[in-house]
Amino acid sequence: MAQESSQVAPRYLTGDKAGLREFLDKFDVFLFDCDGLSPVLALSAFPPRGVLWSGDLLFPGTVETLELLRNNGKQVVFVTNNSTKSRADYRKKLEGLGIPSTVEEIFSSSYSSSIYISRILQLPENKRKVYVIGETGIEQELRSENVPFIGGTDPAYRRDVTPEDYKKIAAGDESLLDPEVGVVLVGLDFHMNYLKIALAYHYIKRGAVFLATNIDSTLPNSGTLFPGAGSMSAPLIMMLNKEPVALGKPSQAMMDSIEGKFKFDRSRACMVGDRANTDIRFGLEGKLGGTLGVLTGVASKEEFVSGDYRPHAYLDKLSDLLDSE
Ligand SMILES: O=C(O)[C@H](O)[C@H](O)COP(=O)(O)O
Ligand SMILES: [Mg+2]
Repeated sequence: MAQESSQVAPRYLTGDKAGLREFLDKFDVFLFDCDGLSPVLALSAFPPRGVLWSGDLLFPGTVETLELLRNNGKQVVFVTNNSTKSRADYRKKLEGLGIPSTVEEIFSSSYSSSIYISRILQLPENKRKVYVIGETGIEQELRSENVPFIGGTDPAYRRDVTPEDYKKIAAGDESLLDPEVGVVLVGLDFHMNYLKIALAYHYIKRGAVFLATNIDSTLPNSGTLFPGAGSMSAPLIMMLNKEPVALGKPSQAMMDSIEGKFKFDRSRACMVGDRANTDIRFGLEGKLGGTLGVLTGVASKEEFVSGDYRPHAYLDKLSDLLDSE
């Protein structure tokens, strides 16, 4: 909600050594958004987008900035809405980019959704299966919580709808509609199709809980935007006239689990991100002491300065924090 936003103009900290120092001193914990996907042409016509990296391109100064924070005793947590990866995948990615991290420091929307399903939802014994729209990250995290699932990357769902399918779905045929499905979980799916939407719709109509890993409308890639996870649940929202419970930023269910795990003082924590309506909103509605926007990602300066979700401060790029030294 816009009224949750900081109505004060955010402080521009690039090049402001004293301001940077003062800002950093206020916090013990930094929650970092990370992503930005493959900048195929990043160095030419399309600028890379992200916070720490864009695709396989690590932004200069990222490692040093994280090191600076750690050397000053700050706890670092990586919080990503990208459900296509698991925490283990993310750790590998961070390691590959030269960023030291542990799986424990990573919070992904795939993980957040899995713990919500296994530890919060009270599903009847015969309705414990999850129908997944999404990629391997979700599957890995569901497995780690021992949650049974169908769909996901199963090639059987990557096909056109046949005339028989319509009849079988209408008749509730168990070869297409598994009676044990009690949850539909929708994340970013690079193989989205009509069959997957139809099955998800019918599971929810039959009583399954409607969940989304996250509701980002778009996904940054190659310096521009592509359909995001929210665009996967959009057709279902339209069909059902019903919103899913979303488990990624800005959902406070995710903030509560992060706080539960790291036991931090919210007033001494700062969310760093590039998107106003997920990252910054997440920090504002979570009543964190600070939010820091970076201009290397989705949001423009105008959005940070006068949009609905304004960070407390913003920088041209993350590594500007190095000027605090
Ligand atoms: O559509 C999506 O899933 C998101 O755009 C994307 O994955 C965001 O990831 P984040 O910036 O939170 O790391
Ligand atoms: Mg981002």
